[in-house]
Amino acid sequence: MTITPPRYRPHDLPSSIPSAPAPAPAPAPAPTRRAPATLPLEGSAAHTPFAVRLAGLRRTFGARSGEVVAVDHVDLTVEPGEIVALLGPNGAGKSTTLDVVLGLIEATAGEAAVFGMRPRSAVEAGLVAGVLQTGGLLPDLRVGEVVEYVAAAYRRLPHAGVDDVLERAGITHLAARRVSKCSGGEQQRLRFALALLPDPRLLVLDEPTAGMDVTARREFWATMHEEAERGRTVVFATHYLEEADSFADRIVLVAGGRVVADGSTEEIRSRAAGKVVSARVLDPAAASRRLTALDLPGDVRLETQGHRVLVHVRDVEAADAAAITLLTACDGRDLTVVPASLDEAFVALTSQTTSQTMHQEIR
Ligand SMILES: Nc1ncnc2c1ncn2[C@@H]1O[C@H](COP(=O)(O)OP(=O)(O)OP(=O)(O)O)[C@@H](O)[C@H]1O
Repeated sequence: MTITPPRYRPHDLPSSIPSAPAPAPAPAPAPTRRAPATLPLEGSAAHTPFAVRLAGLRRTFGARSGEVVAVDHVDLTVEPGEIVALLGPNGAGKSTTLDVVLGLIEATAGEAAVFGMRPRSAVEAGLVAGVLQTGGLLPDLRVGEVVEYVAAAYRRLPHAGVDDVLERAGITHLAARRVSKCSGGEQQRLRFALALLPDPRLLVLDEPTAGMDVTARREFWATMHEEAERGRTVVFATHYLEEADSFADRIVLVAGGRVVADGSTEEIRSRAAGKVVSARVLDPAAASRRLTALDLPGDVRLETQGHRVLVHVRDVEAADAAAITLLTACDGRDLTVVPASLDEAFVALTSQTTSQTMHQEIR
């Protein structure tokens, strides 16, 4: 297929294609760390700086009512090869953080580096590329044409082939379809194909599966798994606990512009220190009254499910006391003590910070 020269400049493309480097002036000589066409699978970490390093990152936006603090003193490092989920409620500062990493906006204060470089330089060197939530995709063009046009912008840098990225994004069969006729999930895969063009070592995904149904979401993550297995570092933002839990090595929980927890899924659960103590009882109402009368320490929530009484606690002593009371004073059977679900940990860890710091305004 002949590549028709672009009639527009790639950097005029909308924000859905943030990774396309400006064609002129000629990019600075490729840094020695530039990833080859095939990613090194191991052995490079010792010589490579952090994939992402944010130190005291702060980003504010002007607003009529004052200044909105979107990101408030975030410290975060991501090692090469890690898969990290930024998980948090609406307005937590996830997109703003990723926009800084992609060099789309500057930090108000603090530092941001990608593979030891300024984010914009890392993007121009093809080390990092992103898939954003929204942004136009030249609806009148066909899928294959969009990829060819953007590929033309990378002619001065090593880059993946058009057919290759179409295949890896699972849209080879859509190459001749107009973008406007593609579903939301298919357009998201096209954005993903564009992000693969520079063969980036770091992929930044901002809620990449928003609007996809369950099947499309599952297929998308299967594709991402393959990319991660090739050694790519992946940082993604999501609202979905399940997505963070099943795909990421590490979860960074953010709320109110701050990191409120950072660790593996298990660590996040234990940070919330929650437990659910439950037992089957003959008289759930009487058992609930007894448990309430104990005045257990810390946050406590009682729940009944038929003859089963569940006591959600944060405090270890409260868990012990609830278990003893259920067994001895309530004639409980089939006692279980399990860690709180990830959902409960998420709510516990984000709600307090959210109410305290979200939408902080500087008067
Ligand atoms: N350009 C802007 N101007 C003013 N305020 C902004 C701007 N961009 C973001 N904000 C505010 O900064 C805060 C963080 O927004 P951000 O989009 O980073 O959060 P988020 O965690 O990505 O949210 P969501 O999950 O809803 O996408 C929000 O209060 C938002 O309203």
